[in-house]
Amino acid sequence: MQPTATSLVPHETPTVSYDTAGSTETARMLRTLIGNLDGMVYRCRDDAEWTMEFVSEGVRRLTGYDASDLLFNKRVSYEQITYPDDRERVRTEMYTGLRAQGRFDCEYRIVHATGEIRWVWERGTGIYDIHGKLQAIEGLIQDITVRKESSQALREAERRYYNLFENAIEGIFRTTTDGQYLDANPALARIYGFDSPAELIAQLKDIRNQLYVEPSRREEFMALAKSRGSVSGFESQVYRKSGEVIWISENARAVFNEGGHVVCYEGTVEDITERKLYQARIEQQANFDTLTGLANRSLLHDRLQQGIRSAAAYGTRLAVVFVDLDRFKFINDGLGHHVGDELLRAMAERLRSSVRDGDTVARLGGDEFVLLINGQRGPDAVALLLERMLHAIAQPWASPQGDFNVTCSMGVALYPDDGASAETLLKHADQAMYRAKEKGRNNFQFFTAELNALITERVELENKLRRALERQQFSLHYQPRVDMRTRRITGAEALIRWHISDEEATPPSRFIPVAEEIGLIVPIGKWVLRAACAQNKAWQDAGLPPFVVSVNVSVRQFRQDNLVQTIAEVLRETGLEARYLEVELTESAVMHDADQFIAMLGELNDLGVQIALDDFGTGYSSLSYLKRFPVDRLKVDRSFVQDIGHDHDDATIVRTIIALGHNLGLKVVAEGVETEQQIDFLRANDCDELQGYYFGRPLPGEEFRRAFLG
Ligand SMILES: Nc1nc2c(ncn2[C@@H]2O[C@@H]3COP(=O)(O)O[C@H]4[C@@H](O)[C@H](n5cnc6c(=O)[nH]c(N)nc65)O[C@@H]4COP(=O)(O)O[C@H]3[C@H]2O)c(=O)[nH]1
Repeated sequence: MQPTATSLVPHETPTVSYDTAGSTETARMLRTLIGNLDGMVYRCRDDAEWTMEFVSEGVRRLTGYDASDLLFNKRVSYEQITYPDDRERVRTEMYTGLRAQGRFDCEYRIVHATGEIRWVWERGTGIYDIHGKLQAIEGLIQDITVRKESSQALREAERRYYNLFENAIEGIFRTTTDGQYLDANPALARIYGFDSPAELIAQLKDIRNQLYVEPSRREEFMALAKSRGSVSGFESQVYRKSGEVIWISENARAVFNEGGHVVCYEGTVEDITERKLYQARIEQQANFDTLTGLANRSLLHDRLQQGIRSAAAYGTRLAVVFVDLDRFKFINDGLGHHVGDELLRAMAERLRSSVRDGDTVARLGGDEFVLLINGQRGPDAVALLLERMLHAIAQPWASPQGDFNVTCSMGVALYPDDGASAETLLKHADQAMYRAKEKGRNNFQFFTAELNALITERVELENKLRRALERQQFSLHYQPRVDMRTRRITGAEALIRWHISDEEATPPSRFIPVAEEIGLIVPIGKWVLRAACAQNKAWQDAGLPPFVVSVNVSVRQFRQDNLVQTIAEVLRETGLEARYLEVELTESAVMHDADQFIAMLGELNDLGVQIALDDFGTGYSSLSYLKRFPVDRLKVDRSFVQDIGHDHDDATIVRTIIALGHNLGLKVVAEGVETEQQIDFLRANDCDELQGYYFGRPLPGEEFRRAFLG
């Protein structure tokens, strides 16, 4: 390339002056200096080849060529050594510099004799003749490859980090200690709802008060960062630019200066709102009842444990209240589950609004609720609260089907008075609630020592009853039933006796209801049937005149057992003819489920078994049903017979029952006959059969045979 033909006039022409006496010494000194310089000193022509007229010893280290190779372009010219892509730029920069101030600086690449590319820095000055015409260029060229590469690496690293900063999904920040942003990346701006980092930095001037929903989080954050040096997973609620509240998690560290003072904080921010919402949903599902939003069993348990701990620590009382809606099943079954659900929601709300914030209202399922009332001073305070609740629940509830009056029964157990553990308190509150139900509903009962004694006794009874069959503690007594006119035995009622120990037998009124409740009546009833049939067959086999044996059958036996099949089986096993067995069912039980009983009684009748309605007069028989029941006998309840001599009403009832029975073609038996007077009345009113102490008390089989069958 040809040099541009220009007249380059320097602003300042360098001059060297030295005294002639020291000229030799100075020249030597200069040579030494030049020879030891890190780089190459040169003088070249302003031509297309940059023809070198002088090069210092450094030429070899710089270019890999000897001076003799380069001087006057012997082997290679400096233009050739210059990296081809940089040649034009070098020339331009040199001339620009020379034109402006007579010297230039530039950086470019050369091709080393080994073929390696090296970065060099060159500073040169133009040498001019007296007319200001550029004669030559003199200067220094140094290898700057190492510096160049490291600054390039630095730039590359900077570029990479900048990319990371710019493109990170997490927000990245640097803030001052007094809460202003120094840097923010686009992700942070996005998380906080700003259009750009610049907007965020400009608008968010006070992190403490503008960002955190709870400004004190900023102090907590700074305290942690200062004391530990860093903070991780620091979760807070913050405002976005729009005012929307989100959850963030911050990881950050304090940046200290050499004096150990915090100069700024830097860190990352993650938007964890989704995760928080999900967690909250999961927590809600795990701890709250979906229908009513009240605490569920698991949360109740936690709160109860907590309540006990706190009551123990502060010496206060904690009331555990079991609440059960009265006759909820009636509404739920009668009006449908949808209405039942609405009712539960409404009652849950009434309960919730009757207690304070610190108290707990939980739903255990169905219509069972539990309240935990903290810090009560004693039973009186609890009683006042429960009075209010009874009142609140009893308010009419309006549903599309009309207004309902719902009531509830509640049982209370107090910590520490009635129990120290969650289980005991819940159990005792439940037992007290049952007591409230027994007492006629719509009331509350406190757990008491007497209740505890009753319950303990009942539990013991249950346990013994469960073992009574296998221990063969049951026996049957028989009471005769006689014909009014002939006074001859027409039947015998089998009555169960339980001998827990050698003492007197436990009366059936004490254990039959328990056996019914816990389902034991089914196996016990089967045993009675079998024993009574076997006994009757044995008497017949012994040649005694045949008669009917009556067995009491509980409704639970009908519901839980296939009774007709059981009876058929027992008759087959014992060989007793069906007509010598009579089943006694109480009037109230049959009428309660009349439709269901019609079919079942029909089957029994088909089997040939006789049927008696026991305790007649105490229930409310529907005449239309009575007509359809295939019943053989009505047994007038003992309570009416007792007073027929002096109670006019009872006498009328007995007369009416006898007339009713006869009208329906049934036999009527009077129970509990004890006096001649009663017999006279019953005879006068045409009663068919009699049973009672007057004729004989219930006796064990053998004694019965001796006393009545001869
Ligand atoms: N004061 C008085 N009482 C009299 C007189 N005559 C009979 N009694 C009693 O009246 C009860 C008659 O039985 P129930 O009404 O079926 O009433 C029975 C019956 O409902 C039930 N029960 C007895 N045995 C069984 C059984 O094997 N299965 C079932 N499910 N219940 C039974 O227990 C109830 C009570 O039975 P018990 O205590 O044996 O009482 C018997 C009998 O001893 C009398 O002149 N005066």
